[in-house]
Parts: sequence; C-alpha cells; structure tokens
Amino acid sequence: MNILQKHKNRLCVQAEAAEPHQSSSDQSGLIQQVRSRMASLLRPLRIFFPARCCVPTRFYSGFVSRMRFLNSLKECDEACVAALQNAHIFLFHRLVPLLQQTGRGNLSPVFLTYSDVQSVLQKLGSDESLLKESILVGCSDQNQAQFCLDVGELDQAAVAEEFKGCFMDLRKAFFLLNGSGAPLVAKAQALLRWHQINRFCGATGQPTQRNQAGSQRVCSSSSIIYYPKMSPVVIVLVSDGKRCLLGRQSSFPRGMYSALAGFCDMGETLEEALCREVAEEVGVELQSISYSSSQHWPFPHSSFMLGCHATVSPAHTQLNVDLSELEDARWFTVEEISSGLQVKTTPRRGDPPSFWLPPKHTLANRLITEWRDRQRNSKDSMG
Ligand SMILES: NC(=O)C1=CN([C@@H]2O[C@H](COP(=O)(O)OP(=O)(O)OC[C@H]3O[C@@H](n4cnc5c(N)ncnc54)[C@H](OP(=O)(O)O)[C@@H]3O)[C@@H](O)[C@H]2O)C=CC1
Ligand SMILES: [Mg+2]
Repeated sequence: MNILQKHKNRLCVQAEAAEPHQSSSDQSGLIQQVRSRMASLLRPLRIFFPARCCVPTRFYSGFVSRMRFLNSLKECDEACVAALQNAHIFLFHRLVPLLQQTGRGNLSPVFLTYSDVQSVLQKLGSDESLLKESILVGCSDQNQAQFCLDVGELDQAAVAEEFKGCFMDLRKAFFLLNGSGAPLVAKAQALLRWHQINRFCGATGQPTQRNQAGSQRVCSSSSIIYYPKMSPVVIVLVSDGKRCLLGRQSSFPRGMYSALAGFCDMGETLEEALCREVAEEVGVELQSISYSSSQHWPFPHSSFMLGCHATVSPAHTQLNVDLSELEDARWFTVEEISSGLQVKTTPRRGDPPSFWLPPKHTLANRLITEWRDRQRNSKDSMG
C-alpha cells in the first residue's frame, strides 16, 4: 500500500470514527471538509494535492512536512504533475547545467517557473510535453518543489540566451557553485544520467518506464523495479598522532594531495573497505577507525562517500606505496597542512609547484580541516 493510500485510508477511518452514525453522503461531506481544511493549511507551503490524491492528516515541523511532501510526490504521479506546475525548474543540456553568476562571484542554478520554461519551449519550436520529462530533485527551505529537466534536443546557445545564463561543465563549475547549489546540481545531474543509461531492462532487454517523479523505472515486461544507484566509496584521513597521511594520483592537478579513497567491494563493511584500501595503497595497517561524515560525489559517476578518521601505531608508519595506484603518498605535519589549507585557488600553469589540498565542497577537505582543528585544540590544551 503506498503512502497516499495509507493517508487516504486513515482520513476515511478518522472521518468514520468521528461520525459513525452519519450516512455515507454525510461522511463524504465530512471528508470534503477535512480535505479543504487540509488544503487551506497546506496552501502557505505551496503544496497542491489533486482531488484524487489524499492529503496527510497530521502536521509536522517544516522539515518533516517537506520530507513527507517529497515522498508523496514519489508515490503519486498526479500529485507530482500538480507540484511541477508550481515548482522551480532548473535546466541541463546533455547533462551540462545552466548556471548564473550570483552577487558574491559564485555560481547558482537558474531557477525557472513552469510557465518560463513552457514559453521558451514553444518559442524554440519544442512542445510542452518535454516538461513532463522533468525529474523531482528536492524541496527548498521555502517549501518549493525543485525539478530538473534536460533540454538536450534544443539549441544550447538559444536556451542560454533566453534565460540569461550559461551552460558550464559541472567539473569546472562545481567548486564555484554556492553551498546549497553544489549538492543540488550534482544530485540532478546524477539522476538525469541514471535515467539516460537505464532506458532498458538488464534482464529482458525491454524498455523501462519511469514514474513521474523519476525516482524509479519499471520494466514493461518483467515488472522489475530499478532505483537510482550510487557506488559506495570510503575515504579516510590516517594519522599517527602527530602527522596525517595524504596521497596523490597522477591524474590529480599538480601539487594537490588528498585523503586516501577507494571503491567498496561487494560484501565489505565500511571498516573492511577502509582497512583494505589503506593496506593496498600504502601498505600500512589501521589501528582504530572513527566515522566523520558522508557526501554524494558526482565524479566520475554517482558515488556515496563515507568519510572516516583512522590511526596507525606510531611504530608502524613506514609506507610502501603501490605506484600503480598512487604517484606519491607522504606524512604531513600540522604546520604543512595549515599552510596547504590557506591555498584557496587552484595554482595556474607556470606557477611554482606548491602543496595544496582539495577545495571546499569535498569530504577530503572536511576531514583534513577536522584533523587540523583537533591537533590545534590538543596542542592548546597541553599548554
Ligand atoms: N570528494 C572527495 O573529497 C574525494 C573524492 N574522491 C573520489 O573517490 C572515488 C574513489 O577514489 P579512487 O582513489 O579513484 O578509487 P580506487 O582507489 O578504488 O581506484 C579507482 C579504481 O577502482 C576501480 N573500481 C572499482 N569499483 C569501481 C566503481 N564502482 N566505479 C569506478 N571504478 C571502480 C577502477 O579500476 P579499473 O579502472 O582498473 O577498473 C578504478 O580505476 C573517485 O571517484 C574520486 O573522485 C577521491 C578523493 C577525494
Ligand atoms: Mg584510491
């Protein structure tokens, strides 16, 4: 039973319990009253439920309401179509996002209304049905549903001009996007890519059909349901108590070092994956592990990154780097890390070689900053 059906049943049960003696037409009047009361309460949230979809019967904090609302749009195609008409929509062109400069020199997605997109589609010779391809991405703090749409069939330059933005490769734009824009655009691109490459069922070869929200695809022949996928990746900042361990791949920009990372193997726990990756890449054995935080990472494809701190015994810090995976790995002092964190822009070609670290928005940066802060605090507390 889906969530809306559950809400619908609950509403009906409540209505019946409240007025058990009423005739069925009185009860349907009561349900109608409850529905319109709900609708008036939901209106400030800009949440619209079509007549056939039932509204939730309890009200929660803004966050819980938003999560329930998003879930209801995944469960009910009609509610999702209705929400799209009042949503913010941002565009991609063959997976390249449409962005604009913000006041502080950052970038943000260009948020458009349904009618903005509709009129430009008509102007550029496409039809409105393309809008139905929009995919639900999230809900803003102001309770506005957010959808993305790939308009790859239209002329890219014409769309950019109409909306006064520019299409920019996400690898170049990611670190310039504002704090809420980066994860939103990354998630949208990952969902659009997933839909592009899952048009057919891996078991039957038959086409798959998406639900309106784009949160799943179903094989038309076998009814197998496919959900968007991410690859789990572990990332770890290893410390010997005084120094931390960073490595670089030959594909990294010159001078950049990062925390050690790797894809999880099937069947591994988080801890097993961390111990294996560190053993493989630098030949040391971890002593203790503590979880820090996680991140969705869009490159090269969708990864779910789990970030940890770990220690090795100060007696076993000798590295044996696997040069087929890493170009170099080294221990860094807190002073070196502090100066690496000061470098805010990617060094340009021709600049003298300098040590720098992954920028904001990366989990590696968060782990390294956490370690630096802890080292500073422990130095301060020791006097
Ligand atoms: N956000 C952040 O702070 C950071 C993110 N990262 C990300 O972490 C990820 C993993 O780091 P990395 O050190 O490269 O990983 P690994 O050390 O696991 O090495 C990558 C290799 O693993 C193999 N592999 C195994 N499973 C997969 C899979 N599901 N998808 C792709 N390759 C797979 C591939 O080998 P083969 O080609 O031989 O098949 C690939 O070249 C990268 O995507 C990187 O962008 C890394 C550092 C910081
Ligand atoms: Mg690795």
